[in-house]
Amino acid sequence: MSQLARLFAGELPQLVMFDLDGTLLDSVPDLAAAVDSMLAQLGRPPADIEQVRQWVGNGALVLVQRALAGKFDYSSISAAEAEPALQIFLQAYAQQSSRSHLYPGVLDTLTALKSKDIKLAIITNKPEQFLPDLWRSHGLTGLFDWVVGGDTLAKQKPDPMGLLWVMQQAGVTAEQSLFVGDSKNDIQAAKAAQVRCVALSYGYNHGQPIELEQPDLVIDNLNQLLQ
Ligand SMILES: O=C(O)COP(=O)(O)O
Ligand SMILES: [Mg+2]
Repeated sequence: MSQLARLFAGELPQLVMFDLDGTLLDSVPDLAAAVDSMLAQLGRPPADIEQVRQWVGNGALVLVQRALAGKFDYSSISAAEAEPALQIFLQAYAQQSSRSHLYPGVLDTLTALKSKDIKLAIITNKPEQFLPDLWRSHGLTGLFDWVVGGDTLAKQKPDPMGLLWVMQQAGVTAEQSLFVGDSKNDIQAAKAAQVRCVALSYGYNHGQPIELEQPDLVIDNLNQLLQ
């Protein structure tokens, strides 16, 4: 029995929802390049890519606030104060894409799930505007039945709103659904929606082991789901 079937007591879920950054796509090199471009335009020194890896996960605005604060705790930088820098960052990120890549096992697993008639969705905190280009660059066009970006609905993860919205669109229950992510924001959103959750160990969880959030399963490669 596959890990996935084991999680669902011998059946398969009807809907699998995925996080994007750090789960399917290693996007930190491009995000860090855009952060550095923004900082340079503001006359500031570059950020360390390892720091940026820890800052990713709460969407573009918080990433920019953390970069301006130079640390994880961004309480010293208001959203209004960060707004001009956010616009610079968004423009810079739109020009980066060459350094991001899908993690091993991603495309095969998504295709295999799709071939089993399982509905697929993305719920990311990344702004929606970047998604169509990413699908095109990485061969993901047409794979997802629903896509929710960080600015698609009123609230982003760790709020469960995106998961609840997709389940409603799909006409499935939480019991028939799975969420796959890499950070505490994902696990907390899944738990709040009462959806089972699988975590990838390699992603961006603000520098902490994802086991601390107690997901239902931790895997090192997406293809372990179907093994
Ligand atoms: O853009 C982010 O901060 C993270 O995006 P994610 O929700 O796909 O991990
Ligand atoms: Mg993520």
